Amino acid sequence: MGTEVRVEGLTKSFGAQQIWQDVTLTLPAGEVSVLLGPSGTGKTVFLKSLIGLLKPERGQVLVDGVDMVNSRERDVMEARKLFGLMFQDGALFGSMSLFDNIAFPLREHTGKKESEIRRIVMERIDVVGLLGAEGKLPGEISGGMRKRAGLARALVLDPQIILCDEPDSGLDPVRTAFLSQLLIDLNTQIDATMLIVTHNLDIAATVPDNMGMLYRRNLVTFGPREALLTSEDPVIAQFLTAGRHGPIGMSEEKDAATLAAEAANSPPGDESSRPSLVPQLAPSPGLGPRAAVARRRERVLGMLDHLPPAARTAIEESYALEPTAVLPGGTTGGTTVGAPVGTTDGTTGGSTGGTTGKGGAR
Ligand SMILES: Nc1ncnc2c1ncn2[C@@H]1O[C@H](COP(=O)(O)OP(=O)(O)OP(=O)(O)O)[C@@H](O)[C@H]1O
Repeated sequence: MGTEVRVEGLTKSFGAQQIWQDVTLTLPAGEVSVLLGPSGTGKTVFLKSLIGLLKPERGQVLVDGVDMVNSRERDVMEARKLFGLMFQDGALFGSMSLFDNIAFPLREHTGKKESEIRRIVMERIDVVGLLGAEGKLPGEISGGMRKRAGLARALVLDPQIILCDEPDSGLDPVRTAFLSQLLIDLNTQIDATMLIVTHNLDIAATVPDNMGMLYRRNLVTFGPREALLTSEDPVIAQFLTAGRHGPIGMSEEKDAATLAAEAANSPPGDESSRPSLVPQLAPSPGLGPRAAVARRRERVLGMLDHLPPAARTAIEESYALEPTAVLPGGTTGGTTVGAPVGTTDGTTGGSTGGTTGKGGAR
């Protein structure tokens, strides 16, 4: 099973520019999480901070007993081997064949024989559907194929944690749908903890177990997918409906006067364009169930009391709970127990079931 990643009070600046502050969340072991956020809110900086490539000024990132921010560089380097990284552009070496690109981490970081490297590389190439293309150069294949090659390379060291930075960028909707299925299938096959940064609302609606959003230098929310997809927080609602009406502006956040004028003059965003709470993608036939599903069910049912009513109802419906069923923690399904803590970020107070930190659902 994948490794949990616990982020506590993380704060990062570049000079006078604060990127985000006091970010606290837990990526539950073996589950898939998505991080959303307007451009420039520091999602890539966050991924780089998780693996210790960037050093936040405050906070911790705990991975298998190592603090990726504050531990000795030797320990950070060792813990980094638990990660597989897929960057936006695939980050492939242009002069190397796909085979050599994918073999690169094995040749760099292991003493494996070439025959063993070939076996592993061809297995991963098969998983991402690139058999037959292994001899091609990155410049000779499509953007979608390059992304899948990047994913295959992220997999060769058997990562327990996979970080994907905008895996869908530049892909058409059909390729994006295939990619979504591939991510779920991968999670089924290797049970790794996954964090996907994306702007794509179809991926957000169908792939993750958990979702979070960065905005205005803060983590607006992080928790079960149902919490974000049903959220009435204006920032989240605007992002999910891809509307111009709301706090998010073209370059910076809109000021109060602009917001007031807009509220007076323009209609609200079209709620019907918000991704509906469709069921999460299931693994492809023949792969069996995702191990994360049962673990997540237990975890999420244990935190129901701390979620807003809409999220709670959505979770109960998705698990088809009997109204009188007794849930972990002794609460009763189908009734709203405990008022949601209506923070401005739309998350809730308290924290249970493997999530940590402020905001409860984080
Ligand atoms: N090494 C660096 N030095 C200085 N500033 C940086 C560095 N890396 C990133 N930044 C700044 O941090 C901010 C956040 O960048 P980041 O790439 O993480 O945003 P993002 O949310 O991933 O954006 P997008 O969705 O457009 O990819 C930007 O203003 C960027 O210029």
